[in-house]
Amino acid sequence: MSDELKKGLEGVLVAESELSYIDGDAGELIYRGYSIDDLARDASYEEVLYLLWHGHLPNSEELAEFTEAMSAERELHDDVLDLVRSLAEADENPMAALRTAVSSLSAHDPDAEADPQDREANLRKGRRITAKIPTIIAAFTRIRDGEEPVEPREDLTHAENFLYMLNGEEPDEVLAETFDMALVLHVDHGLNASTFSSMVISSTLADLHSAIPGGIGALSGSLHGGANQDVMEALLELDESGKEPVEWAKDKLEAGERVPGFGHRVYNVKDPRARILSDKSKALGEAAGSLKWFEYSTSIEDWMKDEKGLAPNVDFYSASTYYQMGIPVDIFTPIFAMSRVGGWIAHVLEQYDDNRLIRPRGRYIGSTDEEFVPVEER
Ligand SMILES: CC(=O)SCCNC(=O)CCNC(=O)[C@H](O)C(C)(C)COP(=O)(O)OP(=O)(O)OC[C@H]1O[C@@H](n2cnc3c(N)ncnc32)[C@H](O)[C@@H]1OP(=O)(O)O
Ligand SMILES: O=C([O-])CC(=O)C(=O)O
Repeated sequence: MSDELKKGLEGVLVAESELSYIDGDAGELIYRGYSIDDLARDASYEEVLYLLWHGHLPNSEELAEFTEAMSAERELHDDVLDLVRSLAEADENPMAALRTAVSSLSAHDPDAEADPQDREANLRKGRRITAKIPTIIAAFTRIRDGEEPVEPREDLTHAENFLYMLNGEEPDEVLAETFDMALVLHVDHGLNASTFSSMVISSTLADLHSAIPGGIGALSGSLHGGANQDVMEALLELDESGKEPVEWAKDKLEAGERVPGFGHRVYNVKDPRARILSDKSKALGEAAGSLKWFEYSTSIEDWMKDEKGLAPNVDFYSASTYYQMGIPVDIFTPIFAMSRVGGWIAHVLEQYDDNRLIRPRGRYIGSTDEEFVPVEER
């Protein structure tokens, strides 16, 4: 047994996976052998989900069957919608609302009592959870904003249907394609903290409905998925301050703060997803006739590289991409969860297939020889 302490489990190998490969020095990300560049350009979110969950890219028939089965699961049970309504009316934090609503889905899932390791039941549960998350987020956002939820439609893609439910109108082609691509880019990323959290939960043979809310909770933190909201809030703060981007970033570091959207545990170069999303952010700015957000971002990127040797991660450019698509800033992280749920499910399936309880150890550094004194004598 090694006594070497690996704080934050950095570099510790704990599992084998066929799902995603990351080359942190080359800035490369691969899902089951396919480059993220090819998938982002040519595959839909539904195709990539199928790839992750079933091990191969679907043919047209398989994709049609999968898409149909998943889109039929979009509607929420009245009890879940009532819960979402009460959370929105209480102005709950959107990630907390999502975590609570997803947890409640087990109450109406016909496979809720299945053996936690039953693969077919897990695929059905996974489809239901993945299909319902967009409905939860859109309904929550609309109710909170004083509007009525929009019923899901089965004839739209996962990406189109979400934007339709959020905005009450069908998205144009550019919006739908950009959003679908963002979903593809966020779906999996090795043993990131939220995926690992889901794996730890499932390793106890707890069920999928326990593992997914755990993933949502872990993703919400500012060091992980929560950073995409922080990035946009920082860009808005910069805009309001009237400062130059470099001056703003300098002030931030001098105040001992981190610049959200920079740094990564695995990448030593620019995150390949940030590379693709920065092109999208630029294209959206050009279409809208203002490159303000893109230019703020690139100025900070150049300076952070020279000054700190830090490169942007996925959250840095998803922020301005979503903002320019008209998506409310505080649902950026729920949207990350909407995509990443596919990766959590895929890793949980792998975990169940070759399970061993995940249980590391900590080095005890407290005392061992205290004399107990009864409470009335202390
Ligand atoms: C989808 C995702 O989860 S991507 C990550 C999203 N999170 C963020 O963008 C938040 C900002 N980034 C960070 O906090 C970190 O880079 C993390 C959490 C992503 C990675 O953390 P770790 O691998 O543990 O690196 P660690 O926190 O040890 O940082 C290493 C050094 O870089 C510095 N650093 C890392 N990120 C930043 C940053 N964004 N701004 C300023 N300095 C930073 C740290 O201060 C530290 O410097 P030091 O050694 O002089 O103290
Ligand atoms: O891999 C990580 O640690 C964080 C990340 O980029 C992700 O989860 O997408």
